[in-house]
Amino acid sequence: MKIFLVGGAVRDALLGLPVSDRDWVVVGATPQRMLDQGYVPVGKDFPVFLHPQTHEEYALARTERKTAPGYHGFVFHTAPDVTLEDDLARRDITINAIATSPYSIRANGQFDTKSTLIDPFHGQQDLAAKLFRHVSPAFREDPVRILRVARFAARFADFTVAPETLALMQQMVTDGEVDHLVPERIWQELSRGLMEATPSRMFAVLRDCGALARLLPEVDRLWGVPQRADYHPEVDTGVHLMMVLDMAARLQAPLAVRFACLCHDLGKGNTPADVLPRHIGHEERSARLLKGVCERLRVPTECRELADVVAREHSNVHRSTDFGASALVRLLERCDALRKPQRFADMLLACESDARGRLGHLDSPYPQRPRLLQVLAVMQAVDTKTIAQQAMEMGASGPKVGDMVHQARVAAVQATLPG
Ligand SMILES: Nc1ccn([C@@H]2O[C@H](COP(=O)(O)OP(=O)(O)OP(=O)(O)O)[C@@H](O)[C@H]2O)c(=O)n1
Ligand SMILES: [Mg+2]
Repeated sequence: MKIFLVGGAVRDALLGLPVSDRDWVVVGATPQRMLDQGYVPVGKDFPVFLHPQTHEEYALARTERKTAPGYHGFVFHTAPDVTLEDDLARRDITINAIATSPYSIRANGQFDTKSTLIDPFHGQQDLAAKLFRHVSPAFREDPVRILRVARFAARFADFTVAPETLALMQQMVTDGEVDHLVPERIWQELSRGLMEATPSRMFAVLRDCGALARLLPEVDRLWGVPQRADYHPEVDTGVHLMMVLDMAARLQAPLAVRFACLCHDLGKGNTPADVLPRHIGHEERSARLLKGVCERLRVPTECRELADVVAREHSNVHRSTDFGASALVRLLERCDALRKPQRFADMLLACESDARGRLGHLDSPYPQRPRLLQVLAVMQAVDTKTIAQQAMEMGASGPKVGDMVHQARVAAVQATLPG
């Protein structure tokens, strides 16, 4: 039985990047031998085990045969006679199909020697040429790989998809392969890609192969939709969206913010033609389309709720520079900022990404963010308890009490505004 390091750890070490998780492949073993040595099986039918001490993943060398479209239709063939080369041949892309002996990587991630690399599909050449190239026709067996290639493009932004791999991905999309993916797998890859340094690259690849139109038609539709050049020098809504996502990444925004950015302008995709390039009421339409996306992909609640408030209120946040005290307080009340201050802060980060994700504005200031945080602090400092108590002593009813609290907040904010 022989053990090799494979996949991301080898790739990242060759790129001089820190190695985080390590995947291992085991050749010449049986499930029983793994169990005998104390390895813990991951699933019932999956030939993957966890090391008893390190808990790293050890997969038996395997070949896969597809039985049905989509992610579920797998059977594994794993046997002691499956070679390392057999196993590497069924992996996704060449830069992920390089193996090495476990002793060739030092603790600091550097290679001792390159002579121990096993690279039958020339992954090192593709690393040097910065190419994502599929290893073999077996790429087809798992349509999630289309999303993986797109996600790797978001991480390694200077890499491109090899023409023959793009053609294969296009063919898979045409054959309906991405239509059978389960929502959890789509969301897992999309959310990871959103968290990479250049999320726009993921969408560029998905668009190029036609997968975006199948997975997120609401987003795909935004290319070719014009916006007012005075607000949006880049004009095209799809181009704007990509700039917003990369700005969110530059601002190191968390996932919920990046997802909110992705969905904030969906409503511009169905603006009536006679209204263009203006987008009156797109905020409401974005919120409605967002609901459909979230149900389809089973987007987690935190992401969904932030995206909803950002879709509805981003234009108001941009305009808030012209707001008086009353309009400011109403904006923050609509955003539920007092009860959800962190979500409100996240919302402002999404709005800043939106404002600066425009041609010529990448380094523009966004004073709305600090100002509205300041307004929130002023509102938080209002002693609502005492006001409510006094109101009730005066015999005021529920709605009237709420009104007096609101008025006290407006007065407090008013006092901080320049004369
Ligand atoms: N659909 C998939 C998933 C994984 N793999 C193979 O399994 C390895 C490990 O998978 P994973 O940990 O998901 O990806 P990494 O390449 O290690 O990337 P990351 O840095 O994101 O962990 C990959 O390198 C690839 O060889 C594959 O061929 N097809
Ligand atoms: Mg990995």
